[in-house]
Amino acid sequence: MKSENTVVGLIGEMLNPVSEITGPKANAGLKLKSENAVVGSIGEMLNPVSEITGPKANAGLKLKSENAVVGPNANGDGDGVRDLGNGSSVVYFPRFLSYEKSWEYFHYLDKHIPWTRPTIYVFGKPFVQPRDVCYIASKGLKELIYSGHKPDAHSWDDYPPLKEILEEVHKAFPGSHFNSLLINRYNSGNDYVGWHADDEKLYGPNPEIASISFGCERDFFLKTKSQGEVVREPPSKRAKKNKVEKHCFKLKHGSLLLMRGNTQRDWLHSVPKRAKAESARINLTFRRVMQMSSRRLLL
Ligand SMILES: O=C(O)CCC(=O)C(=O)O
Ligand SMILES: [Fe+2]
Repeated sequence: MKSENTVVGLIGEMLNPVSEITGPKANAGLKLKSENAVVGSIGEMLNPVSEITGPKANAGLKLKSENAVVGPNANGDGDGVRDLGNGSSVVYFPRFLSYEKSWEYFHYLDKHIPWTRPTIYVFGKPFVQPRDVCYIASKGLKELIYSGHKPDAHSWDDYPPLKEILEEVHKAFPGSHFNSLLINRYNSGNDYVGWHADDEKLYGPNPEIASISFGCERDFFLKTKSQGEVVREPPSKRAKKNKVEKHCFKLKHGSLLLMRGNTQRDWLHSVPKRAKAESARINLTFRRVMQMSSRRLLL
């Protein structure tokens, strides 16, 4: 996770990514200070969370999937869009997949995914990622490299349930074309992902990230990037940069959360440690790697 001028820790901790993807400025200005946390090495800060804004979604947004348990009648529990302002928004469906099916997926993934807990390098220092991970990607995509680590890209074909879930996500968001997936397993409340934005260049300028959760409910926080972190626009255009805004979602078993618009440009997200989270959680983040031609983005 980094942007052209900012290094905020890819996928929670990955700074220092690799030239092709990240460009030469990746290591500039490494310690970023926000009002509540020092974002920087590793993005592993367990920042105090305050002034979390409550749910105010409920835009009655309908999903198009036949199999997914979604839509305005599925529950009254915050379905819909949360507008973050300035072109950023989050769509949340607490019950995207049924309870039973979600446990089936959980157990399948827990058992069959070739989990790794790689050592990455932050400021040249080795650091073990604080959760298990796995990367799935369509063939022929640009490689994902972060913090001196290049995850093996596994094939969708080896994990039919993942293709099934991908299909549900595509049905839910017509026109979406996710082609890669980062899977996280948080074995306990000690596992976490620090503040970061999924803003690598290979995802294009306004990446949409679809996140599905199974198992233990965990808090998912969003906060605005503070001064110095959002640098692509003149001060007059930045969203209230001096006031850190926060949002929280309790990501339920079977839920879907989509980040879209300017969310990766203007906001950071995290899943902090939680002493009370005793069981495991598996999270899927679907992404689209843009295929670049010499002159234009291939869609
Ligand atoms: O576990 C989650 O809900 C978020 C994971 C995440 O942000 C990531 O993989 O980039
Ligand atoms: Fe992320």
